[in-house]
Amino acid sequence: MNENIISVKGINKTFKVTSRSKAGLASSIKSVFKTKYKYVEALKDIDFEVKKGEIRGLIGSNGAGKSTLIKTMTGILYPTSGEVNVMGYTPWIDREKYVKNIGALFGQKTQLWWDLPAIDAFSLSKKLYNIPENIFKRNIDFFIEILNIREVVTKPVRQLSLGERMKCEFVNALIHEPELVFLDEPTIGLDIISKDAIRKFIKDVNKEKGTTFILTTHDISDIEDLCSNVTIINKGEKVYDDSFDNLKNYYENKRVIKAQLFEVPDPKKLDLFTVKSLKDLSLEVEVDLNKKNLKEQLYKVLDSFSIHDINISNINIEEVIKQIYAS
Ligand SMILES: Nc1ncnc2c1ncn2[C@@H]1O[C@H](COP(=O)(O)OP(=O)(O)OP(=O)(O)O)[C@@H](O)[C@H]1O
Repeated sequence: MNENIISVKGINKTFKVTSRSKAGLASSIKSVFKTKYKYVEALKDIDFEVKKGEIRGLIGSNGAGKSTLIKTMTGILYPTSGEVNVMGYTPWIDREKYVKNIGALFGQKTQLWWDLPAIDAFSLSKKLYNIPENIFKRNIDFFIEILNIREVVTKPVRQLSLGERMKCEFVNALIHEPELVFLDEPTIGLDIISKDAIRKFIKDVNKEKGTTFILTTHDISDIEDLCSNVTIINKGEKVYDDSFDNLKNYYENKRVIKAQLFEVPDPKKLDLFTVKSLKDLSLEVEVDLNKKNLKEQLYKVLDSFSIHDINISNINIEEVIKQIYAS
């Protein structure tokens, strides 16, 4: 019970890339004769475990290494060192057998045929994956029903809205009933109604079929809605790997006192507080409710500085994640 479906141990991935010190034609010509290289460490000693039936969030800023990690787990790339075991397979070695057991959806790319209706692409997948007729029909009916796309699947893909196309992309990625599905930014560019529909769909499939999902996104509300556990990567390193609730606890007990000052504050007075920022006479003081009393801190701020405006706010989750990225 609750066994790991993914077990990644100590993987590193280093890319060798050409490096040019200067821009311009002369530098381009020079680089043809004398190529210089540099190394980009995209993943540094990453351990990553996912249990069967989880919906795991994988987040990080641009260039953090998320896609590189997904690519090693789907077998598109192999790591420089370390081990990857997904459902008993080493993805880049057992690729042919392995890919039949996974699904992948990349929000920025389409897997469908632009001029054909999506239903034709599903039929092609049926042949590709040798899906028996009865299972194919059952799955198509199930997906069409819960995504409400009976008419949508018969129109050429180029005529579909982004939200309608994404729903079809999901069907295509799941039609062969993979145990594990990688979703790379599945809600990118969608309006809130389509986002909700897609999130509900992921939850339904996870519940009904026990499918495991790995989800990368820049939209934290996707994570909040879907994932009990979240892994954060920053500059190739894993910096957080725990429950979303623990991440929430961190910010739920913090408040920020924002004060607009009349004059530059005395540095000695600033030392009395946990100052988050001070810019253009705008001061932000963080209060940890587990350690300090908010009312006392508020009076102390009012006493210490000359203030013409003040308010108290919560720290939002984006802010916490930004702090983790920056640390
Ligand atoms: N094929 C490649 N060759 C060289 N460098 C690469 C290659 N793929 C990724 N990188 C580098 O590895 C680092 C991690 O990139 P990756 O695409 O994994 O980040 P990411 O977290 O998915 O970012 P984003 O959110 O912007 O998609 C970056 O510095 C990137 O430039």
